[in-house]
Amino acid sequence: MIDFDNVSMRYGNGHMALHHVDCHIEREEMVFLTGRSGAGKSTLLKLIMLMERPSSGRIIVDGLDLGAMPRRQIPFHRRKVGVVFQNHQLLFDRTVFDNVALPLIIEGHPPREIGRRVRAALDKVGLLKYEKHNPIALSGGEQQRVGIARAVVNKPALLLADEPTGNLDPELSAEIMHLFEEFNQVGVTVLIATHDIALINSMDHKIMSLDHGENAGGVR
Ligand SMILES: Nc1ncnc2c1ncn2[C@@H]1O[C@H](COP(=O)(O)OP(=O)(O)OP(=O)(O)O)[C@@H](O)[C@H]1O
Repeated sequence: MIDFDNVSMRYGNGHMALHHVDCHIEREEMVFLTGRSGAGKSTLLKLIMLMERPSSGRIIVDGLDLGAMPRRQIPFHRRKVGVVFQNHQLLFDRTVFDNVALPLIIEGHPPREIGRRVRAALDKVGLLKYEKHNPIALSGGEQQRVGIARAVVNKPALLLADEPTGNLDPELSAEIMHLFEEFNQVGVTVLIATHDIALINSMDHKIMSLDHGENAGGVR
């Protein structure tokens, strides 16, 4: 599903964030991406989303060479990729329903279908009863679940998460990780960047490590 072949990434200020990185993630696999702060985890995720372009090397996602992708194809590529952020980036002046509906509204789906799909996603993360609430009234763990519902509402083949449990206590973090496992079990490829070594060691998934922008040992 994801192949990085000798990928390097230099930001505009000259900083080399990734050096000759290789990465291979199979379809329907769940993988943790780990490494210290600044190791290049977010950069790797941004390259998959085409928020950044590599300085060199080749990236294939879902059979498509991102380097050869014309600009007009980028929105279609991004629809295949659901993204969960640490701070979940919810809109606090909209309801939970409206937050989750956003990707479907942008894609122009009819209102009835939006209602059906948003409620299915909220049901999956256990938050259907909060659809009319404002997310500000929810706990941190519940807000993160709204972020996950929004990431999966258009049924992406690939789910990326950047420190999704960074602000949560260990119990809530484990719950969120199990939720990702449930999506993985129904065929979604999942890649999660996290510092939380204790949590990922307690789960049985492949681990990819970066160290100062390079592939590091300890891959499981
Ligand atoms: N837009 C940018 N411009 C310049 N340098 C950047 C930019 N984004 C990240 N960097 C640098 O690239 C390196 C890798 O950053 P990145 O955010 O990918 O690491 P990370 O492993 O995700 O870190 P964290 O765990 O703290 O989020 C860091 O040294 C960072 O300062």
